[in-house]
Amino acid sequence: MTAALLELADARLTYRRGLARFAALDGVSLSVARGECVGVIGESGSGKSSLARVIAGLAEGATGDLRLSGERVPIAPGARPREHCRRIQIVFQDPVGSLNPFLTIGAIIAEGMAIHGIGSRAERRERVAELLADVGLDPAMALRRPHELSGGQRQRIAIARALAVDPDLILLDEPTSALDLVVQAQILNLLLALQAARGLAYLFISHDLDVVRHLCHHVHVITGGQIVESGPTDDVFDSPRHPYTRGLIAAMPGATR
Ligand SMILES: Nc1ncnc2c1ncn2[C@@H]1O[C@H](COP(=O)(O)OP(=O)(O)OP(=O)(O)O)[C@@H](O)[C@H]1O
Repeated sequence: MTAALLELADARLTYRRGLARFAALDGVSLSVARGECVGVIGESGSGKSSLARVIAGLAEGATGDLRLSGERVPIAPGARPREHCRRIQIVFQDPVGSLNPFLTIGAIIAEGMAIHGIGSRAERRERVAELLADVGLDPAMALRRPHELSGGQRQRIAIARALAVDPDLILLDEPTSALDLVVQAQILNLLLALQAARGLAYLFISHDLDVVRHLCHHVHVITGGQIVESGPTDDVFDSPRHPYTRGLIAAMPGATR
């Protein structure tokens, strides 16, 4: 049997709360196959972003076993080989805070390529123009800075930046929550098109159950830092087994259950 693209086992992350410690992730395990979209749903504070941060190697003090194509990946920030960092990219919810305001769009997109030694300077410039076109933006935008762009355009830049290093998996942490509905739909369609064109895998974290249902093949339901239900998306939405999942689905706008 071939190994899944990503396998995470028994991920734990605690934060200090006064003198006590609080478990943001309490033994989370999941896997993502190549080209698959896996959703993670749960209410605010359930541990979704903590999970993305652990997988991205951004969570100090996290423990667990993480594997990429069967190969062990260090979970601690700073311990991860560059190649593993390249293969797992992350797109955050807030397209303002996640882009360096002092750099041009071209420099933002090219930065990761330079870090990972991809192409010459001229090749990177050319690649930036291609990536901007791939995410539906004018290549001339490379000369502008983040504050000159709309929220949707910024999120397209964050996606282009992730794509620039040719990842296998993109962690999407509420990538459309800060956007209005029309722009949300455009970004989701873009993500779907990119996935089909490049065989990308996504771990899609969202409050928005409709979006998860539309996009994801598998879904995990998380509460209190633990996964309480997992399965093919339609099965989980059509016949939720855990009371927490039932409550979450019943609270969806337009839910009939
Ligand atoms: N840096 C931190 N220090 C202390 N506690 C934290 C920290 N970051 C997150 N937490 C706590 O850990 C828990 C999980 O947070 P997390 O951000 O993973 O939740 P979430 O499901 O992504 O929430 P949201 O949907 O609101 O983004 C929450 O109770 C949160 O208050």
